[in-house]
Amino acid sequence: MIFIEVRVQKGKSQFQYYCPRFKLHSDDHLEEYFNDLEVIDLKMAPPISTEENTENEDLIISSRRKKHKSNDYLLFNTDALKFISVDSKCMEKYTWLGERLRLTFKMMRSDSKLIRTMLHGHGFMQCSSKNPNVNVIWSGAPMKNIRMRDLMPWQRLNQFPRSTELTKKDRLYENIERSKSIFGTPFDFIPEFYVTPRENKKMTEAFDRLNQEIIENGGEFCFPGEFIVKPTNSRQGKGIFFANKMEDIPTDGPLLVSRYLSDPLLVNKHKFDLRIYVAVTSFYPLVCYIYSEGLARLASMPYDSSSSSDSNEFVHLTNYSINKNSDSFVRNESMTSEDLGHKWTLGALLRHLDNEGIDSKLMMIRIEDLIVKSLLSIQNSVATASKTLLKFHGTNFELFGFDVLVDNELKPWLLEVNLSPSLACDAPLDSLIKTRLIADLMNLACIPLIEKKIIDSVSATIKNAISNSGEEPEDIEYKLEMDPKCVKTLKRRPVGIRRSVLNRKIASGQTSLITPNEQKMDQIIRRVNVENERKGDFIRVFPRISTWSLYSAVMEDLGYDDLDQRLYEELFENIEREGSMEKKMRKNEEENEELFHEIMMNAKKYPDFTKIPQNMQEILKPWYLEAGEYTKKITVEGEKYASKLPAIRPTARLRTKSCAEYYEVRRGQLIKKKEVELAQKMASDKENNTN
Ligand SMILES: Nc1ncnc2c1ncn2[C@@H]1O[C@H](COP(=O)(O)OP(=O)(O)OP(=O)(O)O)[C@@H](O)[C@H]1O
Repeated sequence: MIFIEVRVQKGKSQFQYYCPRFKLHSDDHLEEYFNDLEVIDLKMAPPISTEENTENEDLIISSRRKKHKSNDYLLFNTDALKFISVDSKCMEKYTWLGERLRLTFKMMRSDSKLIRTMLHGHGFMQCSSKNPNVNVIWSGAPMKNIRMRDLMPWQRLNQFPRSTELTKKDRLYENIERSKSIFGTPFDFIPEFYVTPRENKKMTEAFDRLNQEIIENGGEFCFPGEFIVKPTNSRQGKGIFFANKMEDIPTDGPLLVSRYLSDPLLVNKHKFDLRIYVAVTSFYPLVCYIYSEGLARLASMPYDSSSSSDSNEFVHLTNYSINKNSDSFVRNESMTSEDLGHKWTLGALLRHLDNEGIDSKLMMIRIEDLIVKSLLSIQNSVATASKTLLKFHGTNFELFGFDVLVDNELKPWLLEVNLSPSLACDAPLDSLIKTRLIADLMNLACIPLIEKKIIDSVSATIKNAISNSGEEPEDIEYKLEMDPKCVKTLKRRPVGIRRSVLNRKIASGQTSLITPNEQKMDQIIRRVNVENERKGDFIRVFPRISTWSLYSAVMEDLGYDDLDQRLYEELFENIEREGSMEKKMRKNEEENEELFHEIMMNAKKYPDFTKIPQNMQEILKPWYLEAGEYTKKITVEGEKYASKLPAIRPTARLRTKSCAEYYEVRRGQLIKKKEVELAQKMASDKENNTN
């Protein structure tokens, strides 16, 4: 039992509440309990014995308490960042729970200030990258599969095994091409491409054919080139060039050579591309979300497909990292304008298109479609790897940055998918969008509230139970689940769990770690429902109403469990049955599904919603209405926004002992390395001198 003394303010008067039997739950930014009252101070207090008080406070707490299923997980809030740089009492209401439960995180090959600030702002401590018992692992580069094997049910990692199938340019294109060869035109949303050196022969033939066609038609090569060439592993526009002939391209690669889309949609005569943020919380069944806020990146010079000059890159490439070097680049330094300079918000761009008479909501539905299909194209690979590597459902989540180019006929094309998209906050709009994005992402990740000492104690027992189960990791796979009772105990009682009892139960097999599939399905459904309550500005695009009827024909049969279909039925069957949708869909299922994919791919024939056949309009209406979320303004007139991330105050920056030790050792290693290098240099100088 925890006793807390709370001082709150309502209007001008301050009250002091003593809250006996106040339970530490996660949804506790305390406003949850005191609704319209502002909590100005709280501290641990001795129990109060007067009966009068006890009754009063109990009444207040219970009458105001909202029942949240998601309250076993930490709730992130961007407001926490307002106070991080000042040593204020306000800060405590965001950090106290994390600090009390001694939550920790570690960064692997990433030094994202935003992630660190957000986690520090919620009471997390950073620990050494070697520490295995950590709550959140944030990695900025592909993680080794082996590291994922040991993830415990309360740990969260921002990556799925083999998601590089999506984020390496050549693998992405090859995966989508493979799906296209199975399912046909529904996957026609990447430009024609070749990967060197594997496909040099095929590419030579394509160039020859192209040459022939151009000669026969008496035409010219398109400017700046028929093909755009990118190193498969590079980022930020590095190493990109244009090519018309095979001789222009080094054949030793690895390079991705793709058809240049020479007719892009323009905004104020400038080419642009869209950065869409996508969160995946499960690949099998697929559960994915698109953030309703995103960025539009404009080229810094007007688009001209005939001119040839040194500034080609500022005309034809839209990367911020390239265009910021152009003399014409205008930074959006404004705190309130969403469409100033060469970086706009997604909403500002869509509103601009709406004003030009373009149906931006239908365009966004097409973008959602290409995102879902890209994820489906790697579902099998990720599911197979996860089956072998991940012991528990829900430990992994991932944020992808999809780069999309829209052509003049309003058809979106996928250019690439970024692993760990840039979270740098160079402009006020970056800070505004990305802090909200990361808070909502962390909420979707559902970080359980469990005390550190329980984790330390139970981890070893669970690991033993797994290794003593006598099964190969492949066989343990999905069957390995925490017993719901065990999870419940851990989640519901973050403070004061009787570890000895739990350990004895797990070790003796009374609390089994292996559960039947029904329980696993229950767990998946529960998690999706919890995510739904915590998704903030994310829009769940799969599964959602009608997705099973429209996408099942382009989904590979994964051969076991049918989790996608079962999840869909659990979530939507009743709604479909009640509405008229089901009848409409079921009547001509195959025709509808074909028509849907044709509409998604053929923007020229179906430029706006009114051109779509009536029955399909009805089916897509809920999606269309939801797409209105993308166009909303994110800034409020007259409100002030922080222009950059706050500095983390010293106490919030505290690291765990293991982290301090780790950095100490590292520093020692670096000094030693420098000494050795210096000695080697001096030795070689001496040798040169004697020679
Ligand atoms: N096929 C294409 N047709 C037309 N323009 C393209 C094409 N491919 C890429 N571009 C342009 O080149 C830019 C860079 O391409 P891409 O995003 O694939 O490279 P990158 O170096 O990985 O960039 P980043 O990682 O910074 O997003 C795009 O933003 C787009 O403007």
